[in-house]
Amino acid sequence: MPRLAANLSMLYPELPFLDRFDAAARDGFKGVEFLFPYSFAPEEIAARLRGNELQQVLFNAPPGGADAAGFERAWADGLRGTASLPGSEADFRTGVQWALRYAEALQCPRVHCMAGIQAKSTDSHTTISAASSVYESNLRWAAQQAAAAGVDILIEPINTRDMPGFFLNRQDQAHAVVRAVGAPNLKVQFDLYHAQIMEGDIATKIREYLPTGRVGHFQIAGVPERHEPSVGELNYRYLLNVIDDVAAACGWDGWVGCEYRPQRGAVPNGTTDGLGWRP
Ligand SMILES: O=C(O)C(=O)[C@@H](O)CO
Ligand SMILES: [Mg+2]
Repeated sequence: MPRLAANLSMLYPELPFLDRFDAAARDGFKGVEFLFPYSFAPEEIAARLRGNELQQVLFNAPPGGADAAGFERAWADGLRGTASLPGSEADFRTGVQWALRYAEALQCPRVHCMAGIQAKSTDSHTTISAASSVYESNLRWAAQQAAAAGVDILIEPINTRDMPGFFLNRQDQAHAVVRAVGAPNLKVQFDLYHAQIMEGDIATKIREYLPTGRVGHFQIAGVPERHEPSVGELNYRYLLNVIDDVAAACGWDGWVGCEYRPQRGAVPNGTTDGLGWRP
């Protein structure tokens, strides 16, 4: 079975953030991921990782803004990354620098840079082409900065129902961007939940894309409610086996992030009680 990481932004919602590390370790997870670490000192998080013998496998660069308070405000204001936003290049670079400092402190090998939500425009062709060119040049810069630190930069297609206007929505679009940028440490975060909503045919896409070396990470959740992978229309056991088989054949040894909202919600032990789906 692929290695499963607990997404601490979604799992254990009944606990304060720092206590979620202890809970994940108690539940047998060896790896964790989350959205943003920036409201905490890197040492505080590193201590939780060390104390629980957990690996940090992924987190996100800031969604916008220029400092820790600004990152929180940006998320609350609806910013979902700046990588493809013309005019936000300075915030993008500041965010990547913050993320790489945390990645070093947490010994985390992957940072996800969200593409961002495009402003509505009457001239959509010009808007898309300006966004594409900013996106590629920002990602090229980020990949260069991250390479020196041994970190992969990830991009994730996100479904337009949850995030209307988000720039990156499909696997083929993401792989075309990675090919165009041409940096070996720029990879795709393949979230099966978003992919099922946008395009389906998930097993075929795992078989197509994983052997290319361009997939850096997977995430799973049930579709459409985003609860436990066992709830909903995806056959997650079959898909985890497909990942396992293809990974063994091509030598991929990444992680699958459990990025779902527990069906029982924020009740005590709601996450733990819902983990029976794990193989
Ligand atoms: O929403 C998701 O899916 C994620 O993986 C978050 O990192 C937001 O990008
Ligand atoms: Mg995801």
